[in-house]
Amino acid sequence: MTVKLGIPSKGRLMDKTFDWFEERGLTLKKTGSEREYSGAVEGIDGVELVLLSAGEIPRELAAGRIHLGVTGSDLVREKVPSWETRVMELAQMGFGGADLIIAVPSAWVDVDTLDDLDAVAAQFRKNHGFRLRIATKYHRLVRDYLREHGVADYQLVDSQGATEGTVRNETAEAVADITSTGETLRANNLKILSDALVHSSQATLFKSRAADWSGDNRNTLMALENMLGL
Ligand SMILES: Nc1ncnc2c1ncn2[C@@H]1O[C@H](COP(=O)(O)OP(=O)(O)OP(=O)(O)O)[C@@H](O)[C@H]1O
Ligand SMILES: O=P(O)(O)OC[C@H]1O[C@H](OP(=O)(O)OP(=O)(O)O)[C@H](O)[C@@H]1O
Repeated sequence: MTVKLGIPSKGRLMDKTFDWFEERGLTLKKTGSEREYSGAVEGIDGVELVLLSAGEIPRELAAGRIHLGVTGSDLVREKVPSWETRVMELAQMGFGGADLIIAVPSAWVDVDTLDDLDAVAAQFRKNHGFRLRIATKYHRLVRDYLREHGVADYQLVDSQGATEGTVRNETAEAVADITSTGETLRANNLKILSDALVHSSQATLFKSRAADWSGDNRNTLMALENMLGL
């Protein structure tokens, strides 16, 4: 039996994940050719490396097909219903930081808060005969957040990339997306609502509650937690 550790195979979280483990005495190695998604862990016995896209790691953790996994805290909350019952946060890793926010056109000078958005949304529906559109790929997180804050008169439209462009292209009036430097928002003449920080995300090491932690795997986890100082 081995403990399967899922690590981003590419993208912005991969290199820093390798560095984070290295600093704690564990060397993660991609094996095979550049494009082959297999790997090994040196420094501990009983741990197998599984290379996956950051976006797939939440589902694999929830299903228990991997025991441990590194991905953004936003992706777990978005992709796993009742995520806390399925996975557990073991360590916030201190990189990959980005905020999921709601933004509107900078030209909307009277709209700075969710209350303002709610008022504009009601008026928008009256004027246009359809609900104000918010483009996002974070459907669950945004829907839950807006429900908690009493905003109802809107619709989500799906955007899997270049989300900030939807306002310019007139396929949405507002966006809910990840930002780190804020440059993409500025370049597209959008401003963040002051009380619309939906989630502050960072790379996080998660443990699956559904995976098989019996026998040797339990001991391997204890050894790993020791090495990682958890
Ligand atoms: N501009 C950004 N700055 C910092 N982190 C970001 C930024 N945009 C997204 N992230 C974070 O990076 C993670 C996603 O990483 P990445 O885009 O590499 O993986 P992915 O979703 O699997 O994409 P792909 O499969 O297209 O490579 C998310 O947790 C997200 O919060
Ligand atoms: O605040 P900033 O530093 O400008 O970063 C924000 C941008 O980065 C992410 O996009 P990504 O690069 O993942 O491309 P995407 O549009 O395909 O999602 C995110 O969706 C924003 O568009």
